[in-house]
Amino acid sequence: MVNGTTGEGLSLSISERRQVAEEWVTKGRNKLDQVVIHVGALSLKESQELAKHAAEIGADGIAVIAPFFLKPWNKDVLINFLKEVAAAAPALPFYYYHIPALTGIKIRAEELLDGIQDKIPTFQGLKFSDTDLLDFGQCVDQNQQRQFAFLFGVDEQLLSALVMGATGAVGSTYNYLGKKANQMLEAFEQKDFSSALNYQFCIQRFINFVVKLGFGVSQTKAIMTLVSGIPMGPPRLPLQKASREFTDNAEAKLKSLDFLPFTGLKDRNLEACS
Ligand SMILES: CC(=O)N[C@H](C=O)[C@@H](O)[C@H](O)[C@H](O)CO
Ligand SMILES: CC(=O)C(=O)O
Repeated sequence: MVNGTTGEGLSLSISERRQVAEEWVTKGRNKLDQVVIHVGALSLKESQELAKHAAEIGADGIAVIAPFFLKPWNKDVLINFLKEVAAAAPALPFYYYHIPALTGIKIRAEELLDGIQDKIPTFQGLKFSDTDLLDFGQCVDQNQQRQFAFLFGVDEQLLSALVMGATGAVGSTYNYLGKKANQMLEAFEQKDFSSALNYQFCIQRFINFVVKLGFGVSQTKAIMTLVSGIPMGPPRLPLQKASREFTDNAEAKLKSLDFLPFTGLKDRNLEACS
């Protein structure tokens, strides 16, 4: 999922967003199962332009957050906005990106989904970045007849969402904790719930540690750089670069949890979980 929260999509210019989307689609060909472009914007026109562009370059889908400055105050208005964006790319699967803590739009996803396909025929699913598992569970429960994708976006709680019927996950920490998350998914699939819980706790130990230090998009990028060796570059204002102190602490924690390869700490490592 390109140009969302972690990619600072809303801080990029439209031409930058087009460029990043093109790169992902081109470089991802035959490597990635799906490239979904986030095309949400405050300007409906820009959002439509980006949706059209995503279709032209051969993306697999588009995602949209709620407009967050002049706000839709009820479900119908929000749907009307989303519908106009979706209509600009009528052949592309459409995902609503529900992230109320950042948009301030608290319209419950379960309500939004009620009858949404009548308005948005390309509606394909939801990226759900909220901790309200009642809302999430009801999205799944009320749409069992439809083949929607329910993608969960609170990485530290993914296991609970899997129990509720999540069909996938999209999150920032999978950029560097993907292996642990895959092990958890595998254990869940095998119905080995105690191992799955172990993996989730292990992921939580790391996230809990960095949350206490102050964790956001800048910090995520610093950790991505650290783990992958691929420089993510500094974040753009109003975000500020993560401090050296943060990165050092995060690195030490990753090592103690054995999340970094070749750290040679294995024997004296009490925290690590396998
Ligand atoms: C607000 C935010 O950035 N949410 C991300 C995805 O939506 C998550 O992946 C979190 O970064 C992650 O769950 C850590 O809290
Ligand atoms: C993590 C994610 O989905 C995002 O950055 O938007």
